[in-house]
Amino acid sequence: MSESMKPAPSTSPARVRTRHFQRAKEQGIKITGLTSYDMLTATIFDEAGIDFLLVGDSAGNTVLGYDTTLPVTIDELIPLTRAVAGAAKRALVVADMPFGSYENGPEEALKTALRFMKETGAQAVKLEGGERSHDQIRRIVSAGIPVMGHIGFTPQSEHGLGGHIIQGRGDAFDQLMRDARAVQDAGAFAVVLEMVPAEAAERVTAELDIPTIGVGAGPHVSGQLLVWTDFAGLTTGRIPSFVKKYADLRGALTDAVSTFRTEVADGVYPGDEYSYH
Ligand SMILES: Nc1nc(=O)c2c([nH]1)NC[C@@H]1CN(c3ccc(C(=O)N[C@@H](CCC(=O)O)C(=O)O)cc3)CN21
Ligand SMILES: CC(C)C(=O)C(=O)O
Ligand SMILES: [Mg+2]
Repeated sequence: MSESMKPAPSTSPARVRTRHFQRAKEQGIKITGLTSYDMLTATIFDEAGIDFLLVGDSAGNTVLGYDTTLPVTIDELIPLTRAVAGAAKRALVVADMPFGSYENGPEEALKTALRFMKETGAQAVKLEGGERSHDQIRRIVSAGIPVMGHIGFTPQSEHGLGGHIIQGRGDAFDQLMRDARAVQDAGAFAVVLEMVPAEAAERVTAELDIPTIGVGAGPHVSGQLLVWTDFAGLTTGRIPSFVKKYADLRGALTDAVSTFRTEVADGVYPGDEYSYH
């Protein structure tokens, strides 16, 4: 097809890129993201039109069974990220850099980002921290790798923060804004705001040029992100109060499993139609 015959740029690109994040904010089109840790969910979310898939270190909680994200390693995330990046045709895939893989400085951060880019097929990386991560973000961006920032509640520093505590409230708003500006100044293409008051997230979104992605940050942000096992009702135990459960996959699977178990016990499965002759 010749250049002149190509269709006009549509609002829904064939492949989401970082410039579409910027355009979405400018045009007031909301960005959607979900975490994904495997090929099957990646295909479902991608085909449903989710704009970006984050292979989060929340895999520590949702896949690997840890209590926190702190033990998660690069080597654990690489195969999951490769599975998601291999499956996503349209969505932009973001690799979450785990605790201990970038805090040591810009060179360590770049080394980690390069591993994710070379070994997984992800199109961007994410790391936690505002002012404290400015130099790391700048170094990675300078190598041509898009970075998504992450400020507000940063789970990798939950012990330093003293628990799952809302950030940017009252006097802490100034620090949140400084962190947001630092992430933008360092060259990030977007920033996640986790567990901040809706009013604070609205002010940060208005102040920044780059889009903000809320996780428990109210509606006045450029896009929304949720941990997929939470939004689909698969996670055990307590889920954060900002999560809306859009399905009951745990209930559906539990019903399926118990029917299977009963049918096997009763000799109902496999009947003739599920047997070879
Ligand atoms: N499954 C899952 N969902 C997440 O959203 C998530 C993870 N894992 N792992 C990494 C971080 C940790 N996050 C969390 C974890 C717990 C709360 C939480 O319990 N929040 C309470 C308020 C504070 C408290 O009582 O501890 C809430 O009711 O929202 C919030 C965010 C967000 N991320
Ligand atoms: C909760 C999001 C922002 C995250 O970092 C993750 O899933 O690891
Ligand atoms: Mg994370």
